[in-house]
Amino acid sequence: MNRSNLTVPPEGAPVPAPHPDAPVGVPLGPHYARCFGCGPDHPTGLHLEAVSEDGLGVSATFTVGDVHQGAPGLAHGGVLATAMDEALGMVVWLLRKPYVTGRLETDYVLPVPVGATLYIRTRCTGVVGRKAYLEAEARMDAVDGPVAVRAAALFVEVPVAHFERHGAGTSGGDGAATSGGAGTSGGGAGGVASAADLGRRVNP
Ligand SMILES: CCCCCCCC(=O)SCCNC(=O)CCNC(=O)[C@H](O)C(C)(C)COP(=O)(O)OP(=O)(O)OC[C@H]1O[C@@H](n2cnc3c(N)ncnc32)[C@H](O)[C@@H]1OP(=O)(O)O
Repeated sequence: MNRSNLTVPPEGAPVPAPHPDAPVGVPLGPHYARCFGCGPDHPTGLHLEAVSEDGLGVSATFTVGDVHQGAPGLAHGGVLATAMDEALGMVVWLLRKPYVTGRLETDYVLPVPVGATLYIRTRCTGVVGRKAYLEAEARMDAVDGPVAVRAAALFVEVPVAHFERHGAGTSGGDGAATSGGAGTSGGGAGGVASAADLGRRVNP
């Protein structure tokens, strides 16, 4: 794909071994029920569903709905970038540390119509200090379908306090109930309703 060197790990950067607690071969479930990317309670969200492949790579699906259009009948490019960001975020969950997207680069290869299902595969290509390098590819309508979107990203590790300091209305008790996650999806990413939940999830 076309990308800057900011999302390419430096030569020799190690790819981490899967975390001993990282789930393998199971659905990850939503990390937050209201998440625009994966939350089942979000009315117009992407409802992306992800599975951990080997503890470091994730496969995910996203079906483009009527509410995701940009041009008539076609997925909005920002929505597609969100789907890639979400799937990449699932990978860093497997590292069991809190990360946020610092940089996201996207190549739009094919127009994606409403009703299409994207089969997204993501993987970590290296970690250096707080920086995790990631790649993703989305294929249309089948795991071996044509490539529709490619992405590369740099995620930056942050303290849990990042979410406490910057998040609004995420202190729990506001109806932001979790669903899915570790308890209901086979030990996946784990649902969170607050920054404190997130801290417990990544560092139980
Ligand atoms: C709970 C899970 C939800 C998952 C949902 C999907 C993921 C998301 O969408 S997260 C939401 C979107 N992202 C954000 O809101 C992040 C907003 N940005 C920030 O908070 C900060 O800029 C942050 C944390 C990325 C970096 O700030 P800070 O902690 O001060 O670190 P900083 O020292 O600037 O950078 C650390 C390293 O990363 C590098 N870096 C940071 N940002 C970038 C960038 N955009 N491009 C390239 N490199 C970068 C820096 O150069 C530095 O490198 P080095 O260590 O070699 O000097």
